[in-house]
This record gives sequence, structure tokens and C-alpha cells, in this order.
Amino acid sequence: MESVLVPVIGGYLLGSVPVAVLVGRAHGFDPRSVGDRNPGFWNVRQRLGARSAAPVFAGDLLKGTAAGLLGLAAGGNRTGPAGQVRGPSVVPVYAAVGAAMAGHAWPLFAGRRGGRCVLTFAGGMAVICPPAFGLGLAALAAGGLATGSFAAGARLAVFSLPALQLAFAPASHVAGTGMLMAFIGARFGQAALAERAQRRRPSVDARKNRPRSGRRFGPARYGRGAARKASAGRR
Ligand SMILES: O=P(O)(O)OC[C@H](O)CO
Repeated sequence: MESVLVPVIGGYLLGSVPVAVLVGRAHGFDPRSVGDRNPGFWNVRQRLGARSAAPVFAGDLLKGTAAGLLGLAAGGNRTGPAGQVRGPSVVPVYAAVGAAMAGHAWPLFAGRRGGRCVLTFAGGMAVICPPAFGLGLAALAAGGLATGSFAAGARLAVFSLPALQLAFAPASHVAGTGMLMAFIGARFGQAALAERAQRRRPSVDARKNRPRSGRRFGPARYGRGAARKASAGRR
């Protein structure tokens, strides 16, 4: 039990460090209020450029790696010949990386308004299965160069991770990786719903403020103030 409790708490606290928000604040903005509103590398990069956003990339990645290492230590540092986690270390490592992702998504130190966890997951994979992580980085570079798009390379790398891991670890571990990726999928879904609600909000406000029939003209047409003025005029 303790072998999971400590990594889960530690992982959550590590994941809660809001790297993108801290970097954004240092440059005078909150990434949760601009662009795609995601406090992650891509959004900060869109605003500041790759060089200034690099600490977000490294920091979010390292949160997952540090959490994974915490889990590995708690689970007795059991690894296979290629460095892949195994035996009693598997559950604490996955639990720690999952907790770090939860921390990134709902950060204790940033009002529980966090990101989608892609990089924290990727950083955790460096501990879960180092060779798959290394090959994933190669896929990122190759995909990025071939398409001219970092985002396309990143997608290729992330989606190929389970297949790459299967060459070094049993299917049960890959299923654990699939669960972590399902969490990322859920976060993208949540973000899409929030974005849709955000887009619909102005039209809802407009409907609320629509004038009632019979009071269509004149400058004081909308809002509570207008209703008060209209009834004062009738008195
Ligand atoms: O999932 P996040 O919050 O780490 O952000 C995703 C990155 O922007 C992907 O480049």
C-alpha cells in the first residue's frame, strides 16, 4: 500500500506544478486565457515562440519522468534488460505517472485548471519503457521533418508509443499505457466541450437580453436598466 501511496501523492504534487502558467506569467499572460486556453507547451509556443516556450516542454516532460522515478524507487527499482519497468515496480510507476497526469490536469497550485497531460505522459514513458520513449523521440523528429509540422510529429510519436512498447513489454503493460492515453483523450474531449460552451455563451447572453415584444424602439432597449427606465416613464 505504501509503495503506491507515496508515489501517488508525490506524483500528484509534481504534476501540480503549473509550468506553462508560471512561464506565461513571467511574460505577462495566463495561457488559460489566450489561444486554445490550454496551459501547455503548444499554446505558450504559439505566443512566445519555441525558444521561450522550451522550459514548458522540458518542465512538463520532467514532471512525468520525476513521478515515474519516484514510483520506480518505491517499487524496488525493478527493471528489465532494456530498462523497462517490471515486477513489483510496475504498479507504483504507473500509479505515479497517472497521478502526475492528474496533477497536470487539476493542479493543486493553479486553481485545478490544468492541461491535457500529453507531455507529462510522455515523460512518464521515459521511465515505463525507455527504449519506446527513445524511439518515440525518433518518430517525433522524423515525423516533424517529413511533414514540416511539429504537431504532426508529436501526434505520430504519441500514438506509436503503445506499439513501440509492445516490442519490449508484455501486453498488460501496454494496456496500462492505453489507460493513461485514454485519460488524455478524455481531457481533449473535456476541452472541446468547454470550447463549444464558450462559443455558445455570447448567443445565450444575446437571447437573454433580447427586447420583449412591444418595446422594440428607443435607446434604452436592453437589460434591467432599460426595464426600470421604461416603467418609470409609464408612471
Ligand atoms: O497536454 P499538455 O497540457 O501538456 O499540452 C500539450 C502540448 O501543448 C502539446 O504540444
